[in-house]
Amino acid sequence: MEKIAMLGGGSWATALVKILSENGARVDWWLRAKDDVQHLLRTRHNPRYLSSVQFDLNLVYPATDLADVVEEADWVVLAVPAAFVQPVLDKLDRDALKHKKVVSAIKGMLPGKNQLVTDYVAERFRLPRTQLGVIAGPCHAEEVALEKQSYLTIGSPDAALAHDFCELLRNRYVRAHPALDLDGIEYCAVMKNIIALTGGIAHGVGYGDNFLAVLVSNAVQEIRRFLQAISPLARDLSASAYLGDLLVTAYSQFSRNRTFGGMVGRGYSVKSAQLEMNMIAEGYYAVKSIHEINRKLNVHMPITTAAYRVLYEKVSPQVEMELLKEQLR
Ligand SMILES: NC(=O)C1=CN([C@@H]2O[C@H](COP(=O)(O)OP(=O)(O)OC[C@H]3O[C@@H](n4cnc5c(N)ncnc54)[C@H](O)[C@@H]3O)[C@@H](O)[C@H]2O)C=CC1
Ligand SMILES: O=C(CO)COP(=O)(O)O
Repeated sequence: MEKIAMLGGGSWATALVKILSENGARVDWWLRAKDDVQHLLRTRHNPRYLSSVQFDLNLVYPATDLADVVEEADWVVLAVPAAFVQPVLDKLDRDALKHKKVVSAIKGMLPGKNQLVTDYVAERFRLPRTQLGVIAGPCHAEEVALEKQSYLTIGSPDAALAHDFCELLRNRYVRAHPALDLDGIEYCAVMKNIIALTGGIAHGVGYGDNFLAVLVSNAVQEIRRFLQAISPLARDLSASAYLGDLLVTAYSQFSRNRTFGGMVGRGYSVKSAQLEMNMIAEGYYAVKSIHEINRKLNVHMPITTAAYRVLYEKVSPQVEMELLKEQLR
């Protein structure tokens, strides 16, 4: 039996525990809050996220001791928001992940460091990239809870790792495919949040579907330019790990980033929009990271720049969308 350590108590971790455990894997599940672990052990439900999902406690072992959770695992899946990766993983010994395969389900970068999660893990735990992977693709946790047909892509430079993790995920409603482009997939997962957030701002200000379609088309070009500058490779951005994820995040009712942007567009301050949502919109932090990385690369990125100016320079969303509309084709 495969042994998986899941790190994170949010919606995506909860959805992944459902998929993996229902396929017969043992999942040691690290959650921060003792109360949530107690609740899970008592009722078999996560009290905070996807609380309709019931877990089989013969396969799912919720706990708060991180080192214990990781110790016996073959696979470690990271599913805390990017801002908490460093504080959480720094609690582990540098050799704790030595012989393990580490898969990041996170669609964000380490704020402050402006580093991809897999780059940070490789550096901190001295792991070769062939021990690393990412879970990508258009897939909202809420639809996993409802068992709606979904597609995931596992990116890793090690084809066998990607293939094996796909096997752990595949079920009646989840299809999973391997891919080799770890960096491109991870960067794209970060950037699509920025685009969805900006789409939300535009919608909040009063722009409609016509504008959003143009914004998303221009976003594909913006993402392509950035990826070519930071990680040049012939890649097909129309694949679902890239374009599919951009589309679902820009259009879905479940998108945290789109919802957050919508609130900002309607006049909420960043703080009040964050407080109103019980969930994390990674795009807010990603805007700053990508904008700062791009100071060196100098790629033409009008959408990211517009989002940066609204979120970090307090330019009015109306004014910024007026400027952005002149730059889209
Ligand atoms: N929700 C989804 O459908 C999907 C989410 N993701 C990604 O998964 C990652 C996790 O996001 P979600 O599960 O959506 O989170 P969420 O927004 O549902 O929940 C917030 C999470 O943050 C955790 N948290 C809050 N303060 C913390 C702290 N100080 N230390 C550690 N954890 C803390 C909470 O325990 C909870 O797990 C993100 O990078 C997100 O982009 C990726 C694909 C789908
Ligand atoms: O990445 C996601 C779906 O594929 C989740 O996006 P949101 O964080 O905007 O909800």
